[in-house]
Amino acid sequence: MATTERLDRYRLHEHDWESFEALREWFEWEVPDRFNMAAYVCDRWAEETPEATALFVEDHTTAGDARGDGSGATGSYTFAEFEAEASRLANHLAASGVGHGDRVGVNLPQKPETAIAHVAAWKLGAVSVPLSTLFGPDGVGYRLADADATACVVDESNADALRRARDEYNIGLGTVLVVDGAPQDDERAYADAVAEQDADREAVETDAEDDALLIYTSGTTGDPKGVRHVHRMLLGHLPGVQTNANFEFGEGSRFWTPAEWAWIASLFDLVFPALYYGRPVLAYHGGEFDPEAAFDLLDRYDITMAFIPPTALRFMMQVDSAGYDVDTVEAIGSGGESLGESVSEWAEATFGGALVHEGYGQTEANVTVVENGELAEKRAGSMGLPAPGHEVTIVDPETAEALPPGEVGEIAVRYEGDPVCFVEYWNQPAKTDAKLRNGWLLTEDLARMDEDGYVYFESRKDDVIISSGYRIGPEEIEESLASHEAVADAAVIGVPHDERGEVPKAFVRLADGRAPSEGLRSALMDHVKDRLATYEYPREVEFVDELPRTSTGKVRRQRLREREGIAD
Ligand SMILES: Nc1ncnc2c1ncn2[C@@H]1O[C@H](COP(=O)(O)OP(=O)(O)OP(=O)(O)O)[C@@H](O)[C@H]1O
Repeated sequence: MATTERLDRYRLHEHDWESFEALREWFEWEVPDRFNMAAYVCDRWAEETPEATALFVEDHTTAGDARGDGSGATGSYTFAEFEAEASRLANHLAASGVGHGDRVGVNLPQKPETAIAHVAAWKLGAVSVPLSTLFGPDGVGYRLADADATACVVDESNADALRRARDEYNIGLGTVLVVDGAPQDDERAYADAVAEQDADREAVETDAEDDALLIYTSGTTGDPKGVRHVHRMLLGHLPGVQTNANFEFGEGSRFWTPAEWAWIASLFDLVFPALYYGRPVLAYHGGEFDPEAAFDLLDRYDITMAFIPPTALRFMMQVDSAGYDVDTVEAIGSGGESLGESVSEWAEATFGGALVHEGYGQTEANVTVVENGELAEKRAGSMGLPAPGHEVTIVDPETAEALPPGEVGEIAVRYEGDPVCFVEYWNQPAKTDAKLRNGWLLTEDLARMDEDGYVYFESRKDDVIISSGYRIGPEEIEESLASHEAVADAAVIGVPHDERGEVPKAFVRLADGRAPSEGLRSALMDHVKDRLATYEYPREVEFVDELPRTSTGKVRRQRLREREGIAD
């Protein structure tokens, strides 16, 4: 097996931490020359704790029911079973010609095969390419063609989209395996393909700098970019994830996220860190996000740590949770967009005693700013402090020079020696050059930092609204609107205005049972005016049935600008 050293610096849960500062001072990176993620999240546990559970599985879709008794299929995989299945798939892929550095698409929902497919690719030294099942033919086609993938594992729910993508895009896929569905043409059924293989294949020795993951940005601001990550990136996540999760990775811990296993935050803030520590993760496949089901799962599986994005928490706020016992939940991590005080307060009250922590990151450099309410006070409006091991500062967006505390500028991460940072954008050297300047990875997000290092998110560089010379972040207005009882969801953009240059315009989805009216429109404007600066209230409010969001739940303000005819 590829060597697996103990790497003590990442076992943060074995310590009693007194302060965030002490932890930050103590922590230093420990990246071995040879490091293969598959050896650490799978193979080692198959040897050390083969009977421990790696995955709990619950599937409520048609495919799940077909395997079960009509009430959905449930089951689990021990680490020994997880490893055996990953070995079988790796053997099939190897027999089909997949080798070191080749790209393997993973277009699956939350199913055991998703984690298995990533691990199988890494065992071979190949590169996994996570793909959302919400992508249609263009989403899948664009990414697989761009990645020049040689194989893809797809779920029956997305097999048709992949078929159309193969017709319409120039994708040289030699191998397509269909999970839980009928294969067509040159495709094969996943189950048949793995059944005929040996359950024995060790992870190859890889360099920590070898490619492991080609993951696409959410595409919130334009065409998604392929982000090249190498094996060390998992280690780069661990201190931030551990801190955010309040070190809840000890024995008895159980993990779940409702976020699709195609996004960096679900895969590397939860799934693979949990498996790195030999702890089980729930793979729940139930179709669209259902807030009641979320409470039910937290209750039935005695989940101790969950990563729940703000959008999902906002949906959970709308249901009555009184009948669910969620006392096992010790920590909730959230992020990907601003969490907001009202959601955070609600979550802390609902999950009595649980710590709710916002984290900040992006596909290129994830979990670099974190909260930990036990080690450092939370500060209103802040996402927390630079995570252990990461140097984060605010720079002038023009010069990439550091700015003094209190000034708004661009969040920057020192990338040299930081294992969480990406290598480059795939086939986009000009974009990489613009992203890495003066030793800093520029996040394209605006924020300020106080004297003590707390980071306060303002907005994405592209979303900032300039009204009468004031710079306004849409998130603050959205948060203010969301705190009104009639509002379920809100998004804000800047629209042109003769005198002021731009003014904020809000798109509002009302809570169930509330109807649009002129009275409500002005009540919402007054609500924001009361709470924020007068120049910040939305001069226009449009009621909508739905807001455009990415597959990761982020609001696509660019789409709203397009609708208004003001996109760049
Ligand atoms: N806690 C947070 N608060 C506010 N925004 C956040 C937070 N965490 C992440 N974000 C936002 O999400 C972004 C990272 O998202 P991701 O890497 O998934 O792709 P994207 O930036 O949405 O896509 P694209 O680059 O294609 O537009 C961050 O740069 C930031 O704008």
